[in-house]
Amino acid sequence: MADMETVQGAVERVLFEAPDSDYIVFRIRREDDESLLTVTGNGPKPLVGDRIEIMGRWTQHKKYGRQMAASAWKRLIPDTADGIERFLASGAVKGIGPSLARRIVSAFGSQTMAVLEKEPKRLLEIEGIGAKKLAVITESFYEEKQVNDLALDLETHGVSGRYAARLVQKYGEEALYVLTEEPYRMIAEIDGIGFKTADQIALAYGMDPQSPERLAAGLTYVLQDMTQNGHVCIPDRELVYRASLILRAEQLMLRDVLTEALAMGQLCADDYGGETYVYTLQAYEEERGVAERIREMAAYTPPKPRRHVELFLDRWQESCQFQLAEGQREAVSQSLQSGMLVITGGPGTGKTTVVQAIIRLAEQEGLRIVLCAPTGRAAKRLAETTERKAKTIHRLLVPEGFAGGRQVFEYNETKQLPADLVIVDEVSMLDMEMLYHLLQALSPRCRCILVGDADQLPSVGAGAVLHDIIQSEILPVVRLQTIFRQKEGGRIVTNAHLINGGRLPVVNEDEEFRFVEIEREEQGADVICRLYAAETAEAGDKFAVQVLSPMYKNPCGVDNLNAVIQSAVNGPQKGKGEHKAGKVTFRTGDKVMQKQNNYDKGVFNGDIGEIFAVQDDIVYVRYPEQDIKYEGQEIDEITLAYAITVHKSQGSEYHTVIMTLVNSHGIMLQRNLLYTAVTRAKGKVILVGTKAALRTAVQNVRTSRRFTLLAQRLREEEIC
Ligand SMILES: Nc1ncnc2c1ncn2[C@@H]1O[C@H](COP(=O)(O)OP(=O)(O)OP(=O)(O)O)[C@@H](O)[C@H]1O
Repeated sequence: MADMETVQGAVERVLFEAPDSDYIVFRIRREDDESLLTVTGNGPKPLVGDRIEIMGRWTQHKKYGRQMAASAWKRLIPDTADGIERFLASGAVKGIGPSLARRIVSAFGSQTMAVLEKEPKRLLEIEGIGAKKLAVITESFYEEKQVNDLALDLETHGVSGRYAARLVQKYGEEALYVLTEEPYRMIAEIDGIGFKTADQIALAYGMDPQSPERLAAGLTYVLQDMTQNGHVCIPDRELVYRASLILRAEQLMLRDVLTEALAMGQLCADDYGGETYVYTLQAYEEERGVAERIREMAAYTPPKPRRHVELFLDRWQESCQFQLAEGQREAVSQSLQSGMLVITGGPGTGKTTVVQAIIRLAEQEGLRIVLCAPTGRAAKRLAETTERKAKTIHRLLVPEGFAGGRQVFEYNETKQLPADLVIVDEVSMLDMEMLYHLLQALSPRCRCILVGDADQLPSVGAGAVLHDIIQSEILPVVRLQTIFRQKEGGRIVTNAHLINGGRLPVVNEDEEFRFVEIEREEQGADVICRLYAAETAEAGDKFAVQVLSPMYKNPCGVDNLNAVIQSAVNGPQKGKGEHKAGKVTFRTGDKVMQKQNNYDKGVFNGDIGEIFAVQDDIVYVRYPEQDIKYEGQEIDEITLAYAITVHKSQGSEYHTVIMTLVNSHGIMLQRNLLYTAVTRAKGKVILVGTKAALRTAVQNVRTSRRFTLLAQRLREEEIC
C-alpha cells in the first residue's frame, strides 16, 4: 500500500495497554535518526528493549502530534552486543539465562545471532553448554524465529499475531500451509481458536466465502453452538437458515453442502414428523445409545427382594416415627423391582427420606449400592443426607483422558461398574452426554434409580433427559406431592409449590420470604448491595448469602451487581493484592466462581470460593475442598460470584437467596427459573424488583424448547 512506511527502532516504554483487547500504545527510539516515536496498534506486546520493525501509516493526534498507526510489527534480531545480551537474558530462548547470555555474548559479540542461526555448534565452546543443552537452545531459537515470522505474516493479513506461537507449536513448518489451505482444521486442533477466528483467518488468507469447506465448517459451528444452548439436534431448515445468516451464504448452496456432509457421514440426520433433524456424530450416538439402554433397563425385571418389603417399611416407619406417604411407600417397594425407576417431587416432598429407606432395604438385601449425582455439590449433599459415600458421575466412572476429542472413562461398555443398584440424585441437572456414559457403564443386571425435581431448570448441557424420560411413559415414575417440611424453610417450600402451580407467593408475612419493591431498575443494584451486606453480616458468612439474577446484562444483571457489590464490600486498598483480568479486577477477599470444568485441577463449573492471595499474575482461591492456584490465562476460568445467574446456581443450596426480578429481564422472567431460584434457599428468600415482573415470571410457563428426539426414540415412534 502506497502510504505504508516501515520504521525500525528499540522499544523505550509501553504507554497504554487496553484491558479487554490487544490494543497497545508504546514508544520507540528510531534507529535512523534517534528520535522518539509513539506507535499505536493491535498486536503482541513488545518487551522494553526489543528491537522491532513497524509497518504503519502516519497519523496526527490532536494532543500528542505525529504518531504511527501500526498495522503490524515484528521483533527484529538485535544487532548490538548489548541488545543481544538483553534479548538472550530475557528468557526468549530456552536454556539461556542471564549469566549464560553474558558468557555467550562476551565470546561472540555482535556476531552472536549469526552464530546461533548458522553455526550453532560453536556454542559448545562456551562453558556450561554440552550437547544436550545445545539441542534445547537450537530448537528453541529456531521456534522463536518461526513464531516471529509467522506473527508478522498474520499481522500483515490483518490477523492478530498472538496465535503464532500456538500454530507453530502444533504445526511447525506446516503452519503456513494450514493457514492457506486447511484453516478450519484449527477449530478442532488449536485451543482458543473457534469457528469465528478460524473463519476470520481463512478469509484473510484468501478463502472463497462460498467455498464448500467454509460452508461445511459453518454448518458444524451452528450445530455445535445449538448444542451449547441445550439442543441435541436441530431441524435442517433452521440449521441452514441460521448458517446462511452467519456465513452470508445462499441457503441453496448450504443445503448442497449439508447433503454432502450427511452422505459422507460427517453429520447424521433422522426424519420425524415430516421434519429432518441433524445431529453431530457424537450427539447422534449418545441419544440413540441412551434410548437403547433405557429401553433395555425398562424391560428388565430384577429378582424379587428376599425380604417382605411391606414388613421392612413398617419397621422402618417405627424407627423414624412417622408414617410414610403412599407415594413414598410405592417408591420404596418399586425400587428394587424395576430395572429403572424415576422418583420426582418438589422441595420437602420426602425424596431424601425415600432414598434413605431404599438404601437401607438394599443393604439388607446385600446389594452393592452406588450413589452419585451430576455435580460435586449435589454429590456432597447426597453423601451428607445418606451418611454414605457419594461421587460425581464423572469421578465414579474414572476419567482416563480424551480420544478423538471425546472423554474416555475407565468404566464403560466393556468394563462395567461393580454395582447392583445405582441411585442418581439431582437428575434435572443430568445432560445427555453424562447419562450416556453412565448407562454404558451399568451392567445388564444393575438397577438404576433417578431422583430429582422435574420442574427445575433443565441441565446446562444438551438435552432435557429427565423431562423426556417422564414424558415417554416407558418407565415407572413415582411423583411425590405431599409437602412435609414445616419448620425452617417451610414458607419457602410452600411458596415454591405455589409458584410451581402458577400462583403468587405469599410475601412479607414473615422474615423468611420477603419482597422488596423498587421503583426504578437503576435503584436495584444499590438496594441489593445493601441487603447483601446486611445479610452476610448477620450470617457471618459470605457463602451463606447468594445474589441471583436471570441474566448478565442490564442494571440488575449479574455483571453490574458484581461490580457494585465488589466496590462496596471489597474495594481497592493499600496492600491488598489485585489482578486485572479484562474488565474485572480480582482482589484478595473476593468471592469467585469457577466457570468451567477443570478435571486436572479438580475444580468444576459453578464451584464457589474466595481469593486468599494475589501475586502478579497468580490468583489463589480457597474452595471448601482445596486451594487452587490460577496462573496467567487460567485466571479466565474464574469470575466474580457475589451475584451469579440462576442457571449457574442449579444444584446449590444457600441459607439466603436474594433474587432480582425486573421488567427488563424480559423473556427470562420464567416460572421454572423463579422456582429454581427460590428452591436454592433453605432459610430466607428476598425478592427485589417489581410486582409486575414477579407476576410475569409466575405466569410465564414458556420455556425455550430443546430439540431432542429422546422421548420419541424411547416410545419407539417412527423415526427414520
Ligand atoms: N412421610 C413423612 N411424614 C412426615 N415427615 C416426613 C415424611 N417424609 C419426610 N418427612 C420429613 O420432611 C422433611 C423433608 O423431607 P426430605 O428431606 O426427604 O424431602 P426432599 O424432597 O428430599 O427435600 P429437598 O428436595 O428440599 O431436599 C424432612 O424433615 C423429613 O424428615
